[in-house]
Amino acid sequence: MAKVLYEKDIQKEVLQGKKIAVVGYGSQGHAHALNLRESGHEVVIGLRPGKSQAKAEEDGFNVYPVAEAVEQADVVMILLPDEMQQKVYEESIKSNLKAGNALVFAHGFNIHFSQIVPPADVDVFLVAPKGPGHLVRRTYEEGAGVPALYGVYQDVTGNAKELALAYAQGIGAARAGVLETSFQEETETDLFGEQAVLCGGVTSLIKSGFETLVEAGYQPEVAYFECMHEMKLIVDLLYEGGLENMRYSISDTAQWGDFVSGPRVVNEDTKARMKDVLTDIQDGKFAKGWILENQAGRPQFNAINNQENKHQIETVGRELRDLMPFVKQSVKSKQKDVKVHVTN
Ligand SMILES: NC(=O)C1=CN([C@@H]2O[C@H](COP(=O)(O)OP(=O)(O)OC[C@H]3O[C@@H](n4cnc5c(N)ncnc54)[C@H](OP(=O)(O)O)[C@@H]3O)[C@@H](O)[C@H]2O)C=CC1
Ligand SMILES: CC[C@](O)(C(C)=O)C(=O)O
Repeated sequence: MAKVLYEKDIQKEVLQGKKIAVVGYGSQGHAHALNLRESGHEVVIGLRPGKSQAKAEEDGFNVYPVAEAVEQADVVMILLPDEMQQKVYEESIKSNLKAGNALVFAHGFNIHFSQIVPPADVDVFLVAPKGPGHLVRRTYEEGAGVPALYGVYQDVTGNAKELALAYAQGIGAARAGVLETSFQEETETDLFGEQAVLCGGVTSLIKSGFETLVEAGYQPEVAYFECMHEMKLIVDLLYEGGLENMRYSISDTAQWGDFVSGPRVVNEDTKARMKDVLTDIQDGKFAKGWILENQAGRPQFNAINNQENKHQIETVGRELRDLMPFVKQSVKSKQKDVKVHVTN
């Protein structure tokens, strides 16, 4: 079994006395900054003027333009959207890095696909939480954590691995487990997971189930409870105790249906499509498409996002969730903003 590291395996002191600039204060940025500060580290925030700046100031941080935050820091964590990182790096980060600094990422995209080429005299590593930023924060506050991967791309100080581990400890990941990876493995597995399984796979499965029931004449509210709401309850059982735990709690009728009908829906054909998705990630086709989509101002991203927000499962879901005040909304904005990012 791969070696999973926990609090007891990590020298926290290596990060003590180092100033950390967290660049970006979105999903991951706010979680890293708050968790690191509460773990005893010195954190400043690098941002442009705007919504995130106001939030970071409200949370008591000193916020600077990106160049000034980087200039005063020893460790620079880039938590900007992947598609913005190259531009901000070239304009504000590169010339303010000093020899012996650490340049850190939460996802390997820009290094692995050569969008950012770092100078030879800084450490470069990643600490990639395996969970959404809002949960990185929430679990830390609850005394728990989200597991993370760490990987070293460049080690000039001889200390990059220890720094990466101490950073992972600072955000709470060592409470859940920290595992070594490479930039290539993190980038390819993360993109695959979010496309084929966690985000793309699950949303397509849920929508197909909902549409099948509604098209057959069943009430949309019934279809919503069956295919969307109950998904969280079932996934909680999987998270807590694997397939066995979920199957312990469901009826034997459901378990028999799981065995005989599940593989009729998700089967070798599905796996072949998953392999296609993985190939597009591995050979750079997905990355190229995403970079070009951003350079064009995201026409396809925004069109699909608008369509998705109008899907019946969303309109019905909004009404039903309003009637269930106990359903906690961890992400405050109800719909993801339509963003226009032009990156060149
Ligand atoms: N979301 C997640 O849970 C996960 C993300 N990651 C990785 O973490 C990184 C950050 O992603 P995520 O947290 O989702 O990003 P978000 O989109 O949530 O946040 C991005 C932040 O960057 C700021 N920003 C955007 N453009 C600029 C700019 N030009 N100059 C200065 N600040 C800017 C935004 O501020 P403003 O309000 O001004 O727009 C915002 O604070 C990515 O590499 C991603 O792959 C890794 C694991 C999970
Ligand atoms: C599953 C999506 C994710 O990879 C994540 C939260 O880990 C992301 O990049 O947002």
